[in-house]
Amino acid sequence: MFPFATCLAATGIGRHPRWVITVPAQVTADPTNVSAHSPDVIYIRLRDDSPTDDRCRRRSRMLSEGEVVLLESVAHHSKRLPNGRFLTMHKRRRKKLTTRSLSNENAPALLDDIHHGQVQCVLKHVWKWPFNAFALDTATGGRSLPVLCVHLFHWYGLMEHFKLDVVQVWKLFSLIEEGYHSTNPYHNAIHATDVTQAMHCFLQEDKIKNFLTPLEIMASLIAAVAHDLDHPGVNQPFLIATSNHLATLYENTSVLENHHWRSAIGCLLESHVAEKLSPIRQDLESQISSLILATDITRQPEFLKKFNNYLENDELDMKDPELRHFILQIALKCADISNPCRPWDVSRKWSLKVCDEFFRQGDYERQLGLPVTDICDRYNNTVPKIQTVFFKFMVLPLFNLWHKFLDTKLSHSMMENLRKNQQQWEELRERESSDEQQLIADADDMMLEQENEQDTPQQQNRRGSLPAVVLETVDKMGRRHSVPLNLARVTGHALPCTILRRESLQGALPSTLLVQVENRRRFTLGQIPYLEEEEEGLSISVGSSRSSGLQRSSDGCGGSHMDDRPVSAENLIPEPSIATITNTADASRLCNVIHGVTSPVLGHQATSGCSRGLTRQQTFPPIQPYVRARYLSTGGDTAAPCSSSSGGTSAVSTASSRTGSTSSEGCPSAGGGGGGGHGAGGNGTKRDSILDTDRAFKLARFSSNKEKENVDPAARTNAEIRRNSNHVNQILTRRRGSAPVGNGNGDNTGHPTPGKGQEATIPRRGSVPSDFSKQSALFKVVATGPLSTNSPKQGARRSSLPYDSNIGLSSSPLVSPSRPERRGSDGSRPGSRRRRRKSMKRRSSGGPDVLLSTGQSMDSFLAHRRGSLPVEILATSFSGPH
Ligand SMILES: Nc1ncnc2c1ncn2[C@@H]1O[C@@H]2COP(=O)(O)O[C@H]2[C@H]1O
Ligand SMILES: [Zn+2]
Repeated sequence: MFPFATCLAATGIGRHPRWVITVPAQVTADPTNVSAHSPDVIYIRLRDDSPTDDRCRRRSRMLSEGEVVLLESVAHHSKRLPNGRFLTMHKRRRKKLTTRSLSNENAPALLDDIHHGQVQCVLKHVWKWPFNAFALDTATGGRSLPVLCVHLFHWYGLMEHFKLDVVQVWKLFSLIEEGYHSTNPYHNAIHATDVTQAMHCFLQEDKIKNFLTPLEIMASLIAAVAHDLDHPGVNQPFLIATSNHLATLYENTSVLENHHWRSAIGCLLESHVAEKLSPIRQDLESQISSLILATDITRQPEFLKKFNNYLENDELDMKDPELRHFILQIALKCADISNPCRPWDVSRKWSLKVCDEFFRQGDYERQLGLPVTDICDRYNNTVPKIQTVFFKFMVLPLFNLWHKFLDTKLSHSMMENLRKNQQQWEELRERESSDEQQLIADADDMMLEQENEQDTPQQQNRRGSLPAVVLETVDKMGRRHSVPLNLARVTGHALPCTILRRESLQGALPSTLLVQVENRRRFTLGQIPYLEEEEEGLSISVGSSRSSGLQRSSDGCGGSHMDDRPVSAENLIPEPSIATITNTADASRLCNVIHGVTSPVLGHQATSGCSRGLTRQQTFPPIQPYVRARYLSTGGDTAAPCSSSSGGTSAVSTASSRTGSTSSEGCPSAGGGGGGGHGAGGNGTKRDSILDTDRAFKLARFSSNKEKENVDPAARTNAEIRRNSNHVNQILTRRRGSAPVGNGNGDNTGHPTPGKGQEATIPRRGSVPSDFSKQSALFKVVATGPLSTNSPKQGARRSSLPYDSNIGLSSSPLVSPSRPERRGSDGSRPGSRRRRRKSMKRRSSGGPDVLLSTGQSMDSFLAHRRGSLPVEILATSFSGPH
């Protein structure tokens, strides 16, 4: 038997490889029979003809036939194995993983191909809270997920208890790892590792551990590691807004979570671990699904309320399996948002990553002409703002209760970290806003000075003669002053605003001004610790001058660049994923299949026969050919749900052919979907090479969709006129449609729940499908909040209106008056004209800053809140402090 703890370190494979086992001198035991937990690690080095000593030769003769098959298999399939030099996560992930490359069924799989000392060292501390998933990921060469999970399965004795095959278990976690998108900044396998480790910590708590059954432990670990499986990097509202087939499939309810748990079951089946667990399989799947479904963050208020009731009535009897399960649900929810409770350096990194992902989504939305979700708008939001809101309204309420329940050293330490981290973000936020205010003030001074000097009649005339379209554009944009000042150098999106400023001033001034402001800003931001560190390709910051990969590729004016890029969801997502599928024909077919064999809610489907096919429905054929092969393999099953598919090449070809058909099916009536078959490759460059005809087709289709759904009916004619002449205007016009559906129903209660009959009368805005508002009452409540304070006219003009056009500036409690009154450069008090200008410039973005700057009540927040925050944030905000 090949020892589990074997470390394979190939240092290069020559033409005539020879197997050599090197054993530390002090090891006297039979090297082929070393325990997995033995500190004496055996290193097997695959070498070329370099000289070896006799002892090694003698050892090499001890290899059994099976071991030789294994090693030959590795030699055959691997050009170069990890050799101790750590690759970055992305590079490492793209490499063929040793375990997966073993195709010879007879060969014992290589179970532990990364067993370096560093890994051991990190795993040794895996029960401790100050865990750094990034460190484990580095140490394992990007394989933290299976390494951690296999370790935990051993540690909990699950392998022995359920008589599991270690090869299959390794395969299970490799499949899960592969199901995560390494291109997601946040929702990737490292997040899964992090959450699993947090869950492990919670399972160690006396109040929990003493009551758990092995089944519950296993369900908890699998649920934790698979809870975001195949996450597309965008949230549910995005999937709904883009009419993604998954949203249809799951009826806009816990869309992602449903997909995650079903994908997890798919991995259990594909790895054959499920077969080993047949007696308990139904129970296991049921627990996994219910645990993962609990991570739907929009359900947080429901869980908090229940948890609070249990705690207050002291009802949490852990001997009761139902209550135990509830605690496991809460534990997983806590684990999922536990990053704010990690030590600052780790926590901060997670914060940056999650915001990066939000901002990327905002970029997609912008490119698609969808309403930009507030929290995802890199021009209107900042990391500290997002963090302070998230900490306060999402993390604290949950962890307060969790701490109340546990009340242990662990919970104290988490709360302490949370408090400190929150303080850090608040300080950063304060610093950022005072810097920003100072900058704006200085910029205003400079502009006014220039204007005073040069405000001649000609100047006035120049301003007056600005082309109407520019003025209109700026007017529609409405939020120009909340755009970071350095935006002009980022993309073209803010250019209209900049153009106006330039137009209204003398030619030389704006560039001077912008340069000065930019320099100043850069300097100021340089002082902020979270911007100092080099993040791997991170492009988020307060008014970041860098943009996401997407934006990098669309340099220059975003509007005009739209000409060069196909405009459709599938072309905006960096990696093909479930979010790229918008083919409703396939969706309804899938829906039939799914609902034919599973219950719609928890989906505790019959776990026999069809479940394999059923699960495979959840991973769809990619629209584009550069999808990861693993997920291509599931495509063929769409048409044949009960057949078991084979992975590998044949699966790829099946999926590729399906891709083609999907593309052709994705005719205008399908409302999306196209894009397949445009060469191989996985990034924007490849995408840019799309055929012109296809691009034209897509643009046309997009335009027609937009006309149907995405444009304020009142603005449609104008949009049509401008579409061909000015894409910037086109984008802005679309942005106007960012109101949540139902915004204009005039319901002043703040709790509009339009019935089915009413729906037709509600002016449709935005691209949000009509069923969007149906599925989330919370969203509706918050989204329509502004109606309670705004006039009907404003109601029709959703909350992306600048704040100061909704309510009087002077009386606004939300406009921060903190900046001291400034004097002009001549020492005079600023005149009323100037004051007005400044106020207008310093509009609230309507984002979380509104919430945080005033300490206002939740009701007042909801009243003023615009509706574009993602549901998850709003849900908790709405639920208020518990
Ligand atoms: N530090 C954070 N800041 C803001 N949002 C977060 C943070 N951590 C987690 N989240 C959000 O909370 C969600 C919890 O479920 P998910 O992991 O699916 O997606 C997560 C993010 O959307
Ligand atoms: Zn998660």
